[in-house]
Amino acid sequence: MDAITLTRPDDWHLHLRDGAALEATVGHSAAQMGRAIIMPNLTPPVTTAAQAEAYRERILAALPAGVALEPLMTLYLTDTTPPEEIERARQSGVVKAVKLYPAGATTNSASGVTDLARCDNTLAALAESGMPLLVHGEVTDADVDIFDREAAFLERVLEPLLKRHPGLSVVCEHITTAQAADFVLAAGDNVAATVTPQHLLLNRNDMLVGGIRPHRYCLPILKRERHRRALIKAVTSGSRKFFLGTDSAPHAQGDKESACGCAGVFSAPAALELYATAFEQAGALDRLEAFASHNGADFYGLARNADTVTLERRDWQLPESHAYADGRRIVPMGAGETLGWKLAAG
Ligand SMILES: NC(=O)N[C@@H](CC(=O)O)C(=O)O
Ligand SMILES: [Zn+2]
Ligand SMILES: [Zn+2]
Repeated sequence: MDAITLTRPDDWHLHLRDGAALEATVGHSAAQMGRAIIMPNLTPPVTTAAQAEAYRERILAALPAGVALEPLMTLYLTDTTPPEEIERARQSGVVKAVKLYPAGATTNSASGVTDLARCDNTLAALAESGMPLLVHGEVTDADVDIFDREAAFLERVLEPLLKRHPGLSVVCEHITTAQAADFVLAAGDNVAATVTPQHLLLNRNDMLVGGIRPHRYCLPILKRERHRRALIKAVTSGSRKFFLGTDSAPHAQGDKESACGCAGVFSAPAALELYATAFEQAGALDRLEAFASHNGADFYGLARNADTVTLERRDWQLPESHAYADGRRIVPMGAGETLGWKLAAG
């Protein structure tokens, strides 16, 4: 097979940032994706429908000429988000989901939720609205090891949450463990998950053996090989609960190559090629289209994209870095490596 043509994919978990960083990153996603769920963890975060509408306008204004990307906006849930804001978000027509960051769990999560019990009325309104809750599923308790934080979240937070709000749709974002894959598979149709390219292609040795590789550091952190295999099994299983969400999370090169480096992998420039590599390694290229282009739209109740993209089989080398904000550079996932699939020019 020398080429595969698929329905144009969507990215159901994407960080574009703002200002100059937004201008530097949005074109990479637009070249590949039809739509993207835009993460709200700006500083300050996007907590109201009005802020989401304004951010959407900035994204559209930052798009390079000749490419399109439909931003699907999200609200950042806080301890004090009122139920009325959920209704305003739904009525806006541009907000498609609400994002839960446990306070302190990840980049720009300081304004996140400290105790979900405080959000019960708002979560009831969310369940009523039909919009999903997108969760960064890690506990932040100091006594829980960083490699165990996702599994602990499932038991301590998510299971009780779904019991309290059985009508709530939940997307477990960027899942990294066998426990999370099993949890999603066993849950009702209201629970789904996104999976990143790094968690399908890399394990924690790839980050830590033979030298520390800061560009592979993200949250939730890369796990053991058995978890990577469980994720591959889940996304190639034929289950419609798993879909593409790159979690492409740009940080300037100097902020990653630092004594206290930021979490986040910038995968947008070659996202589809990276996923294709993972699916091909698993002997499941025929399952790529459902994961990348069907399952997410179906879960969100949106039409699948009408146009297609083509991946061609040819070796090409990923750039060492790309231009980023303020004259700085950004290092993409797989920098300098050779991939065997390339998205054909649109
Ligand atoms: N994934 C990451 O490591 N970082 C993300 C935040 C997030 O998705 O948790 C970021 O905004 O940089
Ligand atoms: Zn996250
Ligand atoms: Zn993210």
